[in-house]
Amino acid sequence: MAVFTPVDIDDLALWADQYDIGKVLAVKGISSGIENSNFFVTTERNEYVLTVFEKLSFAQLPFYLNLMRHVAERGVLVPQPIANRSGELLTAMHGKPAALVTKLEGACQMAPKPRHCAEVGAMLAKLHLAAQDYALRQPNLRGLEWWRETAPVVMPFLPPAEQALLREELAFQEDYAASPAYARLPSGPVHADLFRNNVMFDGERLTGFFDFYFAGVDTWLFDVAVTVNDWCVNEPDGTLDVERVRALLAAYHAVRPFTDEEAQGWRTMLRAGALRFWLSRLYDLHLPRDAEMLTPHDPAHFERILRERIAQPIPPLV
Ligand SMILES: Nc1ncnc2c1ncn2[C@@H]1O[C@H](COP(=O)(O)OP(=O)(O)O)[C@@H](O)[C@H]1O
Ligand SMILES: N[C@@H](CCOP(=O)(O)O)C(=O)O
Repeated sequence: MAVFTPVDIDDLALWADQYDIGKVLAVKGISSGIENSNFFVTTERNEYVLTVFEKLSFAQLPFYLNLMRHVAERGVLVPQPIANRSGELLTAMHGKPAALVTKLEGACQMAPKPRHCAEVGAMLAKLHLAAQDYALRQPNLRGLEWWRETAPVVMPFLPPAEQALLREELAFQEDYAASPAYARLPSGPVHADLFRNNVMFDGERLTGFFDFYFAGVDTWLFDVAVTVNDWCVNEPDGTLDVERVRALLAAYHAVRPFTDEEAQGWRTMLRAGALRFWLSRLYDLHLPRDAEMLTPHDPAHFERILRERIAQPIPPLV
């Protein structure tokens, strides 16, 4: 649960005047995110989601909001950022950056079947293709550089076996990132956090990807790996469900065929995707921020996934 910056209906009455959205009837804090403060806002005309950004700055946010607008214009299903009467997508709430987007229909599919995974794979490939000519550039802020900075910060909290795993995996990923094979991987703006809780479904119909606030330029394969590690995982042990993996990858491949380099880097990238979320969950657990409501995510889940991807057979990319 997370609302770091409380917002009530009185705060919104004044703030909403700058938008052409009608009178605000209700506001409700959303408990499930962990990065930002989110609220459902009901007006006399429509339903929206207000996000108050807790870490990202006014300077960084145009990258995300314009990316959503860019891919939406190219047929990718994402929330539509709402501009205020001056045409600005980004405004201020309690001195922090804030944005209003349309509310997607449906609900998250937390127990996906292969057909849901196929929808996600196809839409992910469309996202990658649609974003490739996006003019703004920002690196993945949770990429290798952040792993390098964060590993020493969380290291003192870990028992020796986990310290060794973290050290060895980081070294392994450093080597791969410096290799010519890595340099040949196709890249562009990616979502970078496309978990089940960031996609809406209305029954079996995918209605949208949301929460683009970890997006950045990275390899497309990293995005696929992050997505597969969450959508296709068997919860208790971190193994991959082969049917779901095949459905997601085949649907992606049908829209944007994988390259030979990607096929060769697949296992390494699944490991990279696991490392990234193991690290961020360790950080959030051991160095928590104040929040009105907060449920930390379990780092052990991604430690298990990392160990699995290192040691066990994985379904091939193609
Ligand atoms: N555009 C949207 N449409 C519908 N629901 C949304 C939308 N954006 C966020 N939500 C809801 O808010 C919850 C938290 O949002 P999320 O972006 O994941 O938060 P955080 O950025 O803090 O991780 C989601 O699980 C979802 O229920
Ligand atoms: N998906 C990440 C956490 C990021 O939070 P989100 O609610 O924005 O997806 C994780 O599971 O660790």
